[in-house]
Amino acid sequence: MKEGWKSLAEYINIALPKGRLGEKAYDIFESIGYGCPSIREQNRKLIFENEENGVRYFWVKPSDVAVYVERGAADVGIVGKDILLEQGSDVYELLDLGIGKCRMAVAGLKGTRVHSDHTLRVATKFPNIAREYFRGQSQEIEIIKLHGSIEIAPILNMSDVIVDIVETGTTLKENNMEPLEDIVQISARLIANKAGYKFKNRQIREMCEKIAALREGKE
Ligand SMILES: Nc1ncnc2c1ncn2[C@@H]1O[C@H](COP(=O)(O)OP(=O)(O)OP(=O)(O)O)[C@@H](O)[C@H]1O
Ligand SMILES: O=P(O)(O)OC[C@H]1O[C@H](OP(=O)(O)OP(=O)(O)O)[C@H](O)[C@@H]1O
Repeated sequence: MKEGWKSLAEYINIALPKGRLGEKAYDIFESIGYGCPSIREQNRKLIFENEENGVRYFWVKPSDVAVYVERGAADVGIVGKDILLEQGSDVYELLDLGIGKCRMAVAGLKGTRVHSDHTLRVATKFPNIAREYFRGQSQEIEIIKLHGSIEIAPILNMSDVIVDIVETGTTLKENNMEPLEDIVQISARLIANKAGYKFKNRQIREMCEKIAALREGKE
């Protein structure tokens, strides 16, 4: 093996979320020396590796990142806190990366009252977060599970409110809705498989330290 090149067992396997977080997530790894130039090519490949840097990247759906990491198919991954809360993933949360910042909120058509004696119909992609929140408020709810375009539900009177991500508030505003109650602040996290963190402790800690230093340099 060439000097400095890694054996397969030493590879760090990284699950990256496709979509809005993906590029920013990869940029972080590239900035700290874990680049894999072929990943920038526009193609349909899902696995990229750089033998020299000892890294292998997988592009997966954002909501699947924690599954790959929990099962050890990936050693580390980048995932929104919303997904971790919703899935209750059994992984180590190593760093808040300060990207993908938004909040989880209850929202509805302007003037909607959240609390009443009636069962509140809640449309959401995040049933566990919604249930937990309204349990804490002693508000009876019925969950309507959707996978996107959640804001439509109250407009069509299919739900009374939604529980969804709000960033700029534009989607709510343009659909005549408003945030009613904030539930939790969200940002992207670096997570690690629990066993992998033990076996590849030196490499993963080194990676964390470099990311933390990068973040400090930017603040
Ligand atoms: N409008 C937003 N602004 C900032 N961050 C967001 C926003 N929407 C989602 N996020 C964050 O980015 C992560 C990925 O969101 P994205 O929209 O790319 O995936 P998705 O389509 O929800 O995922 P999936 O296809 O797996 O359901 C979310 O888990 C959340 O943490
Ligand atoms: O406050 P804003 O800046 O408008 O962002 C919030 C919107 O972003 C997300 O939707 P996404 O674009 O992921 O589409 P989706 O409907 O498929 O979830 C989220 O579900 C909101 O609809």
